[in-house]
Amino acid sequence: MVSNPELMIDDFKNAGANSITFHIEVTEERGITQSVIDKIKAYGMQVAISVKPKTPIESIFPYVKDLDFVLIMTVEPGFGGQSFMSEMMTKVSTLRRKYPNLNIQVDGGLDIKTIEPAAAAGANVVVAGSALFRPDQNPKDTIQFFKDTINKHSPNWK
Ligand SMILES: O=C(CO)[C@H](O)[C@H](O)COP(=O)(O)O
Repeated sequence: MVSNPELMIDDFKNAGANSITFHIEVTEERGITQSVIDKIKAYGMQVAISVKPKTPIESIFPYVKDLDFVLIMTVEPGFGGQSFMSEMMTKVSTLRRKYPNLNIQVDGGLDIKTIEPAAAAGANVVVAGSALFRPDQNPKDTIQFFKDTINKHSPNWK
């Protein structure tokens, strides 16, 4: 998470990034959320907003029409290895009901157990660290399990 994403768009573009996700908490308080979205899009990159656990999901509704995906944090941002916050699934299901075709990403504590409630709530994109870097599991199998679980709940995903 960065505090001033608007200052880094050029650097990321020049470095070859094709998408930028920023936290709404740091732009909304300064009234620059829409202008950050617009600048990222003007550079031809995909754009997403990330929502911290304590931030109401309603805060992003005005911007969803301009986003390529939404990232629901299922831990407090900061580091890997934290426990999945199942109560965040209310946000995911609220978004999924309101936006049936939106890419909804979840990040934090996703593994072969927590993927089930996440996918059932409507998440279709997963950020995972710890679950993939384990000595007792093949990351390919874990990724396939994530995909199968998402497809089980969203068979008609485009
Ligand atoms: O960076 C994070 C939080 O800021 C992520 O949650 C992390 O990259 C994913 O790791 P894990 O699967 O171990 O929860």
